[in-house]
Amino acid sequence: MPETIRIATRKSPLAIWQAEHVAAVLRAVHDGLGVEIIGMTTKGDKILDAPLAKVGGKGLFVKELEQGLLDGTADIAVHSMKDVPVDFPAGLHLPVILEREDPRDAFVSNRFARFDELPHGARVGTSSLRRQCQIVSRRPDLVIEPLRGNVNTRLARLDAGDYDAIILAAAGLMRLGFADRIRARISTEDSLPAIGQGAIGIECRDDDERVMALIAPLHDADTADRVRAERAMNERLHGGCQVPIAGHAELVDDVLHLRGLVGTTDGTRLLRAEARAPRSDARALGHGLADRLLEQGAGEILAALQSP
Ligand SMILES: NCc1[nH]cc(CCC(=O)O)c1CC(=O)O
Repeated sequence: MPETIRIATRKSPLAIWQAEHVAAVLRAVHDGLGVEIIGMTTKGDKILDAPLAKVGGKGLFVKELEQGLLDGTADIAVHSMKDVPVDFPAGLHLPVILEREDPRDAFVSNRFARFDELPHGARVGTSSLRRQCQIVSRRPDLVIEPLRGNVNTRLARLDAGDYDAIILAAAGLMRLGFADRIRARISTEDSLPAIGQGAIGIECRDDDERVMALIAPLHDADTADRVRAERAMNERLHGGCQVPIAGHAELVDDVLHLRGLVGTTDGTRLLRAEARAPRSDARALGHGLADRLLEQGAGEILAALQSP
């Protein structure tokens, strides 16, 4: 009987693209492998009228996929690493991370070519507290307005005239064939990316040797070490994905360089830290960086967000 693997994914166009990408690479490395894609709806996909920061809870975009793995409906789940909580349910793990796409945020507008061109009071669409705090710290005059929904929905709202500009991950736009909508890639100095941004991960049951062997060739060790350092920082900060935390690691000659940021949503306080360590110390690097942010008061900023 020919071997098969079943992939659980969300049904947004970006998630489907990512699942199909993994399917294509799996078929390319394993001759004759049967691959089936199973679309699932998550809580995060259903609640579209409220900012995610208010909906609360971690893993809004992954829980249903994980349930599918645990009950045997699917063999692997393909995720944007940005949306994956630090902790996994018992019985599951995430052994494979694919090579990272451009991790930067992108400036998208039909009227302006760059942030600096936005006039006083311009409306910028984003529901990311991380993007919001970095934007308003530089440009307190800009008006941040909520913008949720999948990438296609967000572009449609920009085109309808609801915003002067919107900010999206460059990776999602490129994957969906919207690279031409990117007016400028925002430097990581101006907008430190989200932890895991631009990387795709594959989760599976932690005792499933057959599946682990099938997906192992897709792993990119450089990306994985970078994302490990970033996620360790989040682990120590107890941050979910809906908090004003940014973290980004780069790798040069086997040395990881990690930068982290925690901010208030009004941009009046931005705490920053950076540190380097050999790639073998990725987790310790992330924990140490989080400790430096906590010493500066990150705990108080994050606690203030939690209270209603
Ligand atoms: N929060 C949704 C989400 N999750 C991953 C991406 C982009 C792709 C990636 O980072 O790999 C996006 C859209 C966006 O932020 O523009």
